[in-house]
Amino acid sequence: MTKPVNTREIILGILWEITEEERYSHVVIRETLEKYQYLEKRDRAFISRVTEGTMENLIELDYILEQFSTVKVKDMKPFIRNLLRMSVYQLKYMDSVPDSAVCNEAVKLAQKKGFYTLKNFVNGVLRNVARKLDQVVYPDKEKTPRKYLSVTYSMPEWILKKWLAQFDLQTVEAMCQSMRKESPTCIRCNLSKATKEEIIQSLKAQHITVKEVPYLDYALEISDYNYLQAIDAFKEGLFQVQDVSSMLVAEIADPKWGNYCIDVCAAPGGKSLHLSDKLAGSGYVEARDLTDYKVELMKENLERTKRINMEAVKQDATVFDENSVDKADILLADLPCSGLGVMGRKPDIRYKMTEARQQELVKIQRKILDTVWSYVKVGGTLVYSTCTIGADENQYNVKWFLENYPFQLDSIDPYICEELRSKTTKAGYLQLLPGVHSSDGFFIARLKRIR
Ligand SMILES: C[S@@+](CC[C@H](N)C(=O)[O-])C[C@H]1O[C@@H](n2cnc3c(N)ncnc32)[C@H](O)[C@@H]1O
Repeated sequence: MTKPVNTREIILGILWEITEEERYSHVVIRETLEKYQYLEKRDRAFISRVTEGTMENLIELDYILEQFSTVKVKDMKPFIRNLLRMSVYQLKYMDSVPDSAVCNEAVKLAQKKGFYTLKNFVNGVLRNVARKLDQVVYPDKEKTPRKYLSVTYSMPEWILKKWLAQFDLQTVEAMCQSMRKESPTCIRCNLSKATKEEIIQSLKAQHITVKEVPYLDYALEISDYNYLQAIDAFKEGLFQVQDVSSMLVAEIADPKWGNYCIDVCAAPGGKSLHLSDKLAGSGYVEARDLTDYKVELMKENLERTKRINMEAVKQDATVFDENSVDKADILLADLPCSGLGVMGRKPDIRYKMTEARQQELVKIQRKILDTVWSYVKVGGTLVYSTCTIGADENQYNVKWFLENYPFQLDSIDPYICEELRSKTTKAGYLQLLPGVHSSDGFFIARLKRIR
């Protein structure tokens, strides 16, 4: 007989891996649910909901805890900190769980894990929170807007400080709000393989719900499916999962029949595959990435989509490759970045990224640009993109690049729909903002080599 499991103990295990071992929540949750496949659907749903909810609301939960605890959250033992966080999440957001059960289970778990001396502390804090939750005073939006946004949307203040220096309060709030909503699965039709109508027909035959997506005609949103590998159209390589913002990169690169393309940071291959699809069997796409693992990921995609004009190659973009000089009609530099634009899909990015790490990334981005710029033919195009929001990794990098290398910005208006056109797109770049645009946060600049 299988030993009975304690779902809250499982949740604490997941939270430990995320907060103490720097792992991503979507990965740890997926692995854990795979391990506990035999659990009732209700228990599995409880595990996902409490873990995801605790991570999404971490800053708010800590703010609440600090009002009732004599010990600062950062000074608590990691196990107790996570136990209190997940318990406060249930008290605040889950009416279906009685307060007494939340408190009792937390005390039992503290004891079980050997924190016998802290059981009264856990009990006292949680019973106080349960009694006085509606008396918690939240930061004032007018007087302390940054603190207000940080606690309300659990967004670190360093990120908000940068965003508020660039956008108004309303825009930043819309971004934060949007990042709390579940992001839909967006797919790109491989038009060189099948028409959009054929792909929709195949999806609908499997009772998958399909919706149109703004900005690009061949982008669709899908829902009501179990998993990707069971979808016929996916197995046949007729579509790629890709956000519409990311599709705009190849759209803006606009490859022409026979073009040679190099994607210097390409895995898992979304944009390279898109270029290859647009080239419809002509030209060539060299999709490069750093490790064997990443190259393997691209090869799987290549096999599934049966591409003949694309190859996955291991190549460090910070190491100069003499053979590539003046070779590329199009070079994609979709560089490693802080990922703040995709927090709707990976909520814990906000806690893992720090200002210091972001500055390190800026250095890497510049090092890669400095290494690869000369691979672009004179007259050729370099598309610089990141899935992040903020001037450091985007506009300032473009400005630095233009000051140091023989390139100029090229208007992207001819390649995008009317709805996305603005002063900056005319100048040569686009910053997509979740909550303002119907997409992830993304930055794309089109640069032409002039000598
Ligand atoms: C934003 S992701 C690329 C996403 C990809 N363009 C797509 O559309 O699927 C950045 C990629 O850069 C890769 N990378 C990081 N440092 C690199 C380096 N020095 N050389 C090559 N690739 C690198 C990472 O492995 C990661 O796959």
